[in-house]
Amino acid sequence: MILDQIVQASTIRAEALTPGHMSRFADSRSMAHIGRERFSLLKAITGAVDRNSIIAEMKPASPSKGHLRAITDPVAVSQDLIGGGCCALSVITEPAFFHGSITTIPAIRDETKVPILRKDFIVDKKQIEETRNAGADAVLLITAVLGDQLGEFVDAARKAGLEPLVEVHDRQEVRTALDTGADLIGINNRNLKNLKTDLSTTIRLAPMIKRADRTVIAESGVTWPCDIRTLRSYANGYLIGSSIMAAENPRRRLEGFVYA
Ligand SMILES: O=C(O)c1ccccc1NCC(=O)[C@H](O)[C@H](O)COP(=O)(O)O
Repeated sequence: MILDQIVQASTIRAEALTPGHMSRFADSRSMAHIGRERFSLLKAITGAVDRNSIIAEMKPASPSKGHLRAITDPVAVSQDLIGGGCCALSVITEPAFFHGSITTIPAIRDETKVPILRKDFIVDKKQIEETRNAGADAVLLITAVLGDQLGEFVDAARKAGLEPLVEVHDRQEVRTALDTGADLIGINNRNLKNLKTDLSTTIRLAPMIKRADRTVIAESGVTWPCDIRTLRSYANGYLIGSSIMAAENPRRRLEGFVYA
């Protein structure tokens, strides 16, 4: 299964992380994030009044779609997306399967006045420290990857000053996520076993999360503005990568979602 391969590669990279690696952003301008203004993903999602809350994902490639967009100038791409009205940016940092890089976060940090979510396959607490040092505001934690360790990772993220976005795909994972006390829960519409997306996943699982008074992000498979209209009464925000990245004009595609 592809998820096993991605997690295995992530584990090998995490094992190789040394204190030197984790503080390697110390010389960059972006280390100015220590003591800088923090940007809250939860506030960004729930605070939008005149538009839909879109987390726009910088995603160069993926196992399901292959090449999406070469991100040679990350600052230009991030500024274009912010100009398009996203409330936050998601940066895929996984290198082997998604062609991402952790260095994208410090590269865009100083110019970015919206929350930055680090999107990767976190398996080791050293990666939490690395995420904070890179200058992210939030980190994705995947229930299917962390299982029983999820609560510990939620606590570690918060202790590091990061907001955890906990990803779920079925009812059991929703229960596990709710037990951790996480405020932000992302429903992944993509089945990580076969990579197929189905927006009805959000429709099925969102009521459980809303009943517990938590904030719902619909993740994956949101392709057209009509998808936002379908999910509007279920989700508080939407995480969109492929559709924006593959568009000829990413900013215009994003605006279609923001104002749908
Ligand atoms: O995108 C993939 O092909 C993928 C494959 C295996 C594990 C995870 C995968 N995607 C990670 C994501 O969560 C998405 O990047 C994110 O939700 C945005 O999805 P989309 O808008 O469909 O690109």
